[in-house]
Amino acid sequence: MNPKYEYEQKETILHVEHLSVAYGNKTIIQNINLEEKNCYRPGKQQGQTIAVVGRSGRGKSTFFKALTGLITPTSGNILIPDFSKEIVNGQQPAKKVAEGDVGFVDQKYTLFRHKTIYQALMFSLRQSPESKEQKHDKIMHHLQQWGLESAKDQYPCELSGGQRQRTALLEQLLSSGYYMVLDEPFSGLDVGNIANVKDAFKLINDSHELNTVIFSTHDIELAVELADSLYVLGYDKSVHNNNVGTLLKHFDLKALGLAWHDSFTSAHLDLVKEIKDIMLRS
Ligand SMILES: Nc1ncnc2c1ncn2[C@@H]1O[C@H](COP(=O)(O)OP(=O)(O)OP(=O)(O)O)[C@@H](O)[C@H]1O
Repeated sequence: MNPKYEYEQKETILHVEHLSVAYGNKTIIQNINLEEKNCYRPGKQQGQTIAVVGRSGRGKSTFFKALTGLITPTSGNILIPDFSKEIVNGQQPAKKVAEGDVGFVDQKYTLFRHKTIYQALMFSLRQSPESKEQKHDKIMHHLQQWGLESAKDQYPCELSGGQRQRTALLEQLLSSGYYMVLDEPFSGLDVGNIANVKDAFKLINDSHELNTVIFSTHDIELAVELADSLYVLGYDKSVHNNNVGTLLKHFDLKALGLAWHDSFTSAHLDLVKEIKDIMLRS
């Protein structure tokens, strides 16, 4: 195998078991199961990119709110590694995800109106045990890496769309010790800003091996281009006679040899078609 595509999977970073979520009496998603493991590539430090696609209203945002602990599941568990505990028999003990553990960026890239970029990033680090000087150095390093240094004292209303997106992503990156969830981060963006967000994904992934990005999109080509693991969420008409979202299919693009390519091949296009066919039936 080309060494560029070699990888090894190790410890579990996210385990979703029999997850169901209802609003009142209405079940929105049901029996969602998935397990994602940390992936190591020779000579690289890299997080993963996981895409969730599905037709409108199938429950992607609901699933994401559960993944970030913003809503409580009706049943089932979302487990993440508990880094406060010692490793037992080679395994990091797991804990249930709680609000604040995981970064969440909504499609509007919401920012604090009354904080400058620098103040907002300092606020993101409020739980960190680091000293003020260490926090300052960390923020300045990231601002420089993300091309935001000159805008550090500006307020959200003074920022361009691209600067807002990068600030919102950076805020969550600094406050989260786990994966980050991005609900439709490419929605309504022009080609330039799509490229900016794609670059930001890379910066997040490369900053630490645990920095996994989980995102949803209606752009299936983009999902296949970026993801190394992809889930299709939709209605399984053969199982539920009412409309309840569940995971219909998982594509492990690493195992399929389709992850980390510089350009789209005919195999990528075939996968796009297969995903769209599943979605049309869901
Ligand atoms: N707070 C809520 N209370 C009641 N029903 C809700 C609530 N939020 C979402 N829903 C319903 O849950 C279903 C799934 O919505 P959700 O936003 O999770 O779907 P989605 O797949 O993200 O859709 P889209 O792709 O259009 O953003 C919809 O029928 C929606 O009306």
